[in-house]
Amino acid sequence: SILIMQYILSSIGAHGTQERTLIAVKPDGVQKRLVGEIIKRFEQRGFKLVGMKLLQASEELLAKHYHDLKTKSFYSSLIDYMSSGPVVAMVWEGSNVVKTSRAMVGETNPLDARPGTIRGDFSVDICRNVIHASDSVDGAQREIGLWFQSNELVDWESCLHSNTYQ
Ligand SMILES: Nc1ncnc2c1ncn2[C@@H]1O[C@H](COP(=O)(O)OP(=O)(O)OP(=O)(O)O)[C@@H](O)[C@H]1O
Ligand SMILES: Nc1nc2c(ncn2[C@@H]2O[C@H](COP(=O)(O)OP(=O)(O)O)[C@@H](O)[C@H]2O)c(=O)[nH]1
Ligand SMILES: [Mg+2]
Repeated sequence: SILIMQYILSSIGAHGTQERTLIAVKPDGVQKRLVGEIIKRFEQRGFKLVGMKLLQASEELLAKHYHDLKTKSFYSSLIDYMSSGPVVAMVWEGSNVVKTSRAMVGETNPLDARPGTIRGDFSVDICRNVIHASDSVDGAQREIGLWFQSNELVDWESCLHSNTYQ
């Protein structure tokens, strides 16, 4: 019955039921030319890209984004790091995309991140850990609202109109 439900929802094009997450390639990831590799991993996993831009993040945006870390000792170095160069911000959509992308990204400290994860394959330093991924569905909604205007997000459907690519 879950399958029937999914079929009905997909056939009426119920985009609102699909989870979305904010992924950002951090300045070190852009420097290391990892943007294509990261996009490739999310595409191959079957997620759908619905928003993307390259930008130099303002301190104001980063302060909102990392609001929860304001009292941490590393906060100012984190803001310096995140504003040290351009970031590629993306919104990816799909079933369980928030949790799955955290698994694809790996542990915060790259030394704890398993090989096969993005951090585990491309970083060794927690201060240069390549990528950001929202850590909850609510957090993702908040972060997407900070980084994107709603008219920058594109709803599109594969022409086969099925779960072929999911
Ligand atoms: N102990 C630390 N020393 C230095 N930098 C850290 C440390 N902990 C976290 N950071 C930096 O701050 C970021 C935010 O920490 P957080 O705990 O939110 O990790 P995360 O959720 O894995 O990362 P992100 O929010 O960027 O996806 C980390 O990605 C990392 O760049
Ligand atoms: N220097 C430093 N940076 C940290 C530390 N913890 C987190 N960060 C950075 O802050 C980012 C955001 O932290 P958090 O949201 O907790 O982890 P994430 O979601 O895995 O990125 C991390 O990705 C790191 O870049 C820390 O202990 N020291
Ligand atoms: Mg985090």
